[in-house]
Amino acid sequence: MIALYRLDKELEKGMAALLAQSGQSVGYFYSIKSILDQMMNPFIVITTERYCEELESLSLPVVTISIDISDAKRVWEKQQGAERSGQEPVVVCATAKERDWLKLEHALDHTAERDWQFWCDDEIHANHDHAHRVYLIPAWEAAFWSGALAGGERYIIEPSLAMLRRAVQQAASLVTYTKDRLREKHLMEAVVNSAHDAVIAVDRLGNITLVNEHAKILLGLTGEVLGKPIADYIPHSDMLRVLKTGRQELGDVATVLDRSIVINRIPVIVKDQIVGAVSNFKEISDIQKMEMSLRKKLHDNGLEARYRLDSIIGTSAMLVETREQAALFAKTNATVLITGESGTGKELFAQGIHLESPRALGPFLAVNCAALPESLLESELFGYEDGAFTGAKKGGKPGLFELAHGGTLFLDEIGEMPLRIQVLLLRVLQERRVRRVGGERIIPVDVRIVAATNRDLEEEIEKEHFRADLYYRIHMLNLEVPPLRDRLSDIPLLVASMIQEMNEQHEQKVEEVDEELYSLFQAYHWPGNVRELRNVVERMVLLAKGGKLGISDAAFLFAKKKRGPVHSLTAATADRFDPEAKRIEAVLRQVKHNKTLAAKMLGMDRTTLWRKMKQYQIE
Ligand SMILES: Nc1ncnc2c1ncn2[C@@H]1O[C@H](COP(=O)(O)OP(=O)(O)OP(=O)(O)O)[C@@H](O)[C@H]1O
Repeated sequence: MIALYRLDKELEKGMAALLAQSGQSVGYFYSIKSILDQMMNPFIVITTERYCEELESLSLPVVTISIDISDAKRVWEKQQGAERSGQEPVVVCATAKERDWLKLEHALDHTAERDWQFWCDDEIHANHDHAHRVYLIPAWEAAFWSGALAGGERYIIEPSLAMLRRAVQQAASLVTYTKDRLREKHLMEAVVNSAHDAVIAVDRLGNITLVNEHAKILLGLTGEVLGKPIADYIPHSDMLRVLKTGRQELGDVATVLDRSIVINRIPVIVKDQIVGAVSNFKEISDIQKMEMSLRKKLHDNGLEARYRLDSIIGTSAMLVETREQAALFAKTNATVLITGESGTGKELFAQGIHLESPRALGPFLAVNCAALPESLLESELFGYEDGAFTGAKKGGKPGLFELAHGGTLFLDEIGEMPLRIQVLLLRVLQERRVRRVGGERIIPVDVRIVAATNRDLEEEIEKEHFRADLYYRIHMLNLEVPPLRDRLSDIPLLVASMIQEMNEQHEQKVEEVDEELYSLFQAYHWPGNVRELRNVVERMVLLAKGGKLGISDAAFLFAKKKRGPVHSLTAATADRFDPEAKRIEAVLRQVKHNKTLAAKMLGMDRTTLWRKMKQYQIE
């Protein structure tokens, strides 16, 4: 809107007509209050020189209507012929500024008569002799001076059409300019508000020029803060120092409203002048969360911990005890060494410990130390810098220690780790920092190590395959996962859950299990532990007929056994489920394998016992 402010009626009418013609919307205002009540954006004011000053406090764009010297000359020359009085005129000006400006225009005009006077309020009031003087008065000032200049000869300077047009044009281009600025401002606000960082900016005097919602929340700012001194809200604000020094301050840490935040302060310098400063800041907890998710994403082979301790199946006393111990270990930050035969579920326990620990929200990464050649394992664990070796990825690559920062790194099959890497690992565990391969930087890491092995590490130390110092470092908490043959009572639950999983995976419908199958399974010694059981169940589900698993479906298990080494008392063949076989086994166990005694108790001679043991594959 273009606001006409305190114009005299004639001038107001003329301006309104011209503005309407140029398609501008017009409003009429006679007090600052009415402007404040109705101000909108854009808002351009047209007024005369006298009222300019009172609008200054509103910081609005103002177009001023003022006479120019040629308007005055035109009036004077028109009067001169008829009424020449021998006196030079006094041009009445609204303000000292207008007076000085007109004086200058007059001085620059070589054709002008020299003795013209230019008076504003001061001169007019200081001079009491108004009679016999000739006054040239702008039309819109005439009413104002009607009393004070009584006695003098007065000629009115009418505004020229060119001057009015100029004012309209100026106001119209200010409307366009303001609209463009507004658009930019809205865009800027949208950008700044969409930033994840809190942003606040000040001008060179330390007044707030921009602030986003994030910053308002973090700093606890309410109400309109734009234009207000930052020191009103943040006493001793460091932004004021940046305005003085012109030096940026990055990564400063401070506590604001009980929150730890990281702050960057940057001076805004235009043509070597400090014109303001911008500060962006963030809660440290946000940075940590982002860092964690970034580290997770960066690791393309990332492994999410899925198994909670309570989802590890089993109700046997041994498993329950192992689970409880794992839960206890999880609460500490110490390195845990999980031992146990292959396939017992060591990795599940590692995941469970992570998820039960205070690091549960952090990453869980795993590496199998036996699966990678030495140099690859080294760069996988510690990362490498750009150009560390031929084929190294540009920009380098963070290692698992960096990626697992704030979380857990599972080192599976640690017993297979080459001795040289063991030295490096020990150093990381002691110093809690890593140096990438080919790099100089020392990177602090906060990683909990859970290691696993199915080897007897003490034996490995004796054979000098494993470092004793590393062993003592990782052995602080030892979780022994029992083999399946020591917790045979877990088999029915495990089988039920595996059948369900395999049914879904292979779109099968196995719903029943022959009780005898459980007895068969419980008689087997499971050298491959739960992994082997899983494979057996999977194969049976795939080949199942009629939705039921029976003892005959497990025939392949015995066939397989015949090829492999046979485990002592529990060697499995279909025959072994013959009641006689069971009886022989039980007696042999009872007499601690004294075959003469066993034969006696069974009522057969030693040769028959020997033959039957062979038949039933009993050792
Ligand atoms: N208690 C359990 N409940 C459910 N599934 C289990 C359980 N224990 C082991 N498994 C399953 O058995 C398989 C082997 O487990 P895992 O890989 O954790 O064993 P491991 O001891 O780490 O073996 P390795 O020493 O060979 O690395 C996995 O498929 C796992 O899901």
